[in-house]
Amino acid sequence: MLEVRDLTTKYVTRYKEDVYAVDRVSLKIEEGKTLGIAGESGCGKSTLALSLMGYYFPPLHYISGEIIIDGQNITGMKPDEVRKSILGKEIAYIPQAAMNALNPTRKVIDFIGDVIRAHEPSWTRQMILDHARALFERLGLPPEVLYKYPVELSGGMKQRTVIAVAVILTPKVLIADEPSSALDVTSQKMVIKMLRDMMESGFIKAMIFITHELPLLYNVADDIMVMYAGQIVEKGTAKQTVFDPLHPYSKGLMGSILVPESGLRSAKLTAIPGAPPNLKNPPPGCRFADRCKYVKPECRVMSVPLYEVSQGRAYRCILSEEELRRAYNHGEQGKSVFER
Ligand SMILES: Nc1ncnc2c1ncn2[C@@H]1O[C@H](COP(=O)(O)OP(=O)(O)OP(=O)(O)O)[C@@H](O)[C@H]1O
Repeated sequence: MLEVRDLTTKYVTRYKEDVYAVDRVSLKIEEGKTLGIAGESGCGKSTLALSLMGYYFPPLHYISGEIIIDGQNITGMKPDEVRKSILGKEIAYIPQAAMNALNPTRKVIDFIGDVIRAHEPSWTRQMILDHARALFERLGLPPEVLYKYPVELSGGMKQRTVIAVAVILTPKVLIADEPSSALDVTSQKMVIKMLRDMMESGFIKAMIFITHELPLLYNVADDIMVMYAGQIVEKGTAKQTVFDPLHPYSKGLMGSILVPESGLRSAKLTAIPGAPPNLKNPPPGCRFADRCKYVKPECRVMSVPLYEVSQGRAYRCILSEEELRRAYNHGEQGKSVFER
């Protein structure tokens, strides 16, 4: 449904500095699957989302790579063409904190009208209304919401409404960027249920779910990709990435959260010391080297490729699977992996 090959993009700041936020990222999502993207703040998750929609506006610039949505190669399409024929129809994006960005002086139906008219200028108000009502019904939202102002909606309902507006043109792929992070637990569950229902009913064909909340990702995603400093450092099934991480950063990330799953309950909570590198001038070798307990001199000089262990399972480290597993077992018996 979605394939991205070696995508590299950068920001150019107003001081003409390059920020390499997405570096040679490849991914593939089959129909019916949800890909989770995890990683700490600033690792490039949102930039990847923007980049893979092919919608480039300064300061974001395309450098290289290919984007194929449902067999259609959109690489090199002009932004206007992408906006008209791809965004909302083939792929839709729910940006972070979108629910707080709604214009408070307009009703929900007006937002929907804007989206539809951008693609179907000939639609009448009645046609828009009928379409919106039918969609709200299908998504389990009360149609009265269409006539409400954002301020009249609870946080959870506002976010579900934002999702409904994003999918009003029934896109094939949906990218949800931290869709439930700012919500209370009950609203969070309802938002997740709505996204899941859309996937299960085939309304959406594939989803990318971005969050730094790993336990949530484990429950939502089929596969998980871990990003660090603009690069993929690990990918695999949700189970592999959470329960058997290979890359030292993924291992640290999994160790720094509380997961109420058996087997992880007794694990020691750890933190990853240090900070990610500056993406204006990333180091030539492994980007995680400065924070890695297992760093070797060669890690700092040689660029480390993503090593494919098996179909769909890969990690970016010069240590072998056996070496890493041995190191982790040793670490867990004594000190936690990232304790210095
Ligand atoms: N408009 C911009 N101009 C220059 N650099 C930017 C711009 N937006 C983001 N960046 C930089 O690009 C890198 C990736 O940022 P991005 O927002 O994609 O990370 P993220 O993983 O989504 O973080 P968060 O979870 O906090 O949203 C960061 O180093 C960030 O500082």
